[in-house]
Amino acid sequence: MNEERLRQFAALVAKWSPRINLVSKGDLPHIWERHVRDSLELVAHIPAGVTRAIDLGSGAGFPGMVLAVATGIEFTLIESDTRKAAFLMEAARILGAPVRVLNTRIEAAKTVPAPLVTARALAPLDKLLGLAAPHLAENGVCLFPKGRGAEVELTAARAVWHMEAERFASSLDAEACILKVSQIRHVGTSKAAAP
Ligand SMILES: C[S@@+](CC[C@H](N)C(=O)[O-])C[C@H]1O[C@@H](n2cnc3c(N)ncnc32)[C@H](O)[C@@H]1O
Repeated sequence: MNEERLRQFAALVAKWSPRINLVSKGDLPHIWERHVRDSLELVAHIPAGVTRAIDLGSGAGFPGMVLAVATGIEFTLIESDTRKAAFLMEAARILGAPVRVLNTRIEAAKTVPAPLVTARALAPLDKLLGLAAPHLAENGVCLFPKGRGAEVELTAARAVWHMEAERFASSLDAEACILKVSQIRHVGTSKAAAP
């Protein structure tokens, strides 16, 4: 992990945030604890050998930019907000991060499906799987940090999607967890597909 570059990234988020609302005002003094460390929790769950990934709805770069800097995995960050996408491009340039930014909606993004897809605070799981499925390679894995509603989201998603799902406790927050989801198939179809 490259802590110096991650600290540099947190400082960039703090600098740009008052102008373009990257994180809430209350989170400004806690970017490292609430956003960088939270993103780093995913590192332990990334399958060995992954070299390419896609982060959906990246916002200020959590978790995608943090994971790219920490692991060297090449990340495509998809973010529809033009000002946030501009921030992500500039941060990647300054940090020399292995990141490309697509300033578009996830539903319209043209990607080569990746073996790893991440997303934090984007949508409930049933909707999230529909957004992720077109960008996930065969036998790929999704990592989604979730809050206390994870079990309810899983139950709702299982009505629409067949999947393999594991749930890992967060070491930072007793109510949070990480969902590791793979083999996503829309109920009623035999292959991976958006509903
Ligand atoms: C609540 S923020 C979360 C940002 C970041 N992942 C985080 O955890 O801090 C959701 C982000 O997803 C972006 N977003 C929402 N729907 C999107 C879509 N359909 N395509 C691309 N970006 C989207 C929004 O612009 C916003 O920046």
